[in-house]
Amino acid sequence: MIPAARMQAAIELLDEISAGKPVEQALTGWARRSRFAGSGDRAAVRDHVFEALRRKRSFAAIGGAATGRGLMLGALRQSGGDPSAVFTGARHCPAPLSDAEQGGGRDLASDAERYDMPDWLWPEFSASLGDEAVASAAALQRRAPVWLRANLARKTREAAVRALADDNIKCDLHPSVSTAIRVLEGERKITASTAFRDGLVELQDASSQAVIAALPLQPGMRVLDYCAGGGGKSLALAATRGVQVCASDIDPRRMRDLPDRAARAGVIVEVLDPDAVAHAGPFDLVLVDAPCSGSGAWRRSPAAKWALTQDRLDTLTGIQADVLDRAAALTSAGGLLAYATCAVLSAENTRQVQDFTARHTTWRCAFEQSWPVSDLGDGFFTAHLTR
Ligand SMILES: C[S@@+](CC[C@H](N)C(=O)[O-])C[C@H]1O[C@@H](n2cnc3c(N)ncnc32)[C@H](O)[C@@H]1O
Repeated sequence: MIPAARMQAAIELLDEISAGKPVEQALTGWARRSRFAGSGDRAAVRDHVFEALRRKRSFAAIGGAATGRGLMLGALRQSGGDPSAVFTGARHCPAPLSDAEQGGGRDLASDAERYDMPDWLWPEFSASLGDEAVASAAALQRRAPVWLRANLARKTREAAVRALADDNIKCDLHPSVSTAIRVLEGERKITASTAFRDGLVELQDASSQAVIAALPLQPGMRVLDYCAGGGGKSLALAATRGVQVCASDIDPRRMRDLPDRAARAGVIVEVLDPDAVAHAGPFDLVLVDAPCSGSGAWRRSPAAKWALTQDRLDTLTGIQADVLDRAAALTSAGGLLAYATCAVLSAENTRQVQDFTARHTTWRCAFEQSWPVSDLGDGFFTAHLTR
């Protein structure tokens, strides 16, 4: 496909997405219908769609409309590209620009627009991140780096990097998270690589790894990953020598790949269904990787940035409080309750912890850390609660 045809495909997909189709479903449907598209075409179309979703608000203003055409036009104008070289009307390419499209578009009018945030959210986002707000919002406009976790249950981080290099995957190391490896070249080869298939590495954001690194894990500890989802954190916990890990989730289907992933990683994770977990405590450590806005990871799932509403945020903070209360009841008397979110909003983080310690006066917050959105990882928050 020529570049303009890839843009036309992105235009059609963006229109499907704005009509309500989930992003991945739209992309998969297009790939199935487009047998002529090679892997390079699919990757390029995906990149166009994701960039336009990350920067939807500013591209719509610059391009003059929030339609697929308006967003691609905004993207071209923003990057200094020549729209007339793309909107040619040639076969499979975008139709020529109308007079209204040529004369449309305007300069960005506010910080919320400049940093691609919904108006209602920008004050809360800015207040939550303070000095880091602009840098974090700008980082959310860019593509996320790909991070791997070296699975120390198999090999060292250096051995994993060498194995990746053998498959032409070029990496460097995170400066402060001792398991994290950043992929610089060859990211599309990861899942087929020997290092991945032999369990030397797992895909996991660096801040997510930092949350696990901050835990005071000791041999012999019994640990529960209470919101295990796909099990990324369960696997990281289980890679710590001598730690016994149970995983649970309100939706057990999310954990269906966990046994295979644990086998590949050479670790043991006991999967508990939601009924069993209530009787499986107490645990020395309970990790609550809570359902959240995902605002620290919006560059990976940009549609979520535009879908969040104040009502949805209120619902989420209610669920977080409920999950924390349930998890506290499963934590042993001298144990640790660790709370984490891939969110950057105070309502889900520090305020959630303050509300918890106000509801449970025997508990206190022993440790708290947050990570802004940056080239070194997603936005994350964690707090350690003890009584
Ligand atoms: C942020 S995701 C977890 C991601 C996962 N820990 C990882 O590292 O891949 C939050 C998870 O919490 C689960 N969840 C939501 N409400 C819950 C509840 N009341 N009890 C337990 N899990 C819940 C969701 O099903 C979802 O899988």
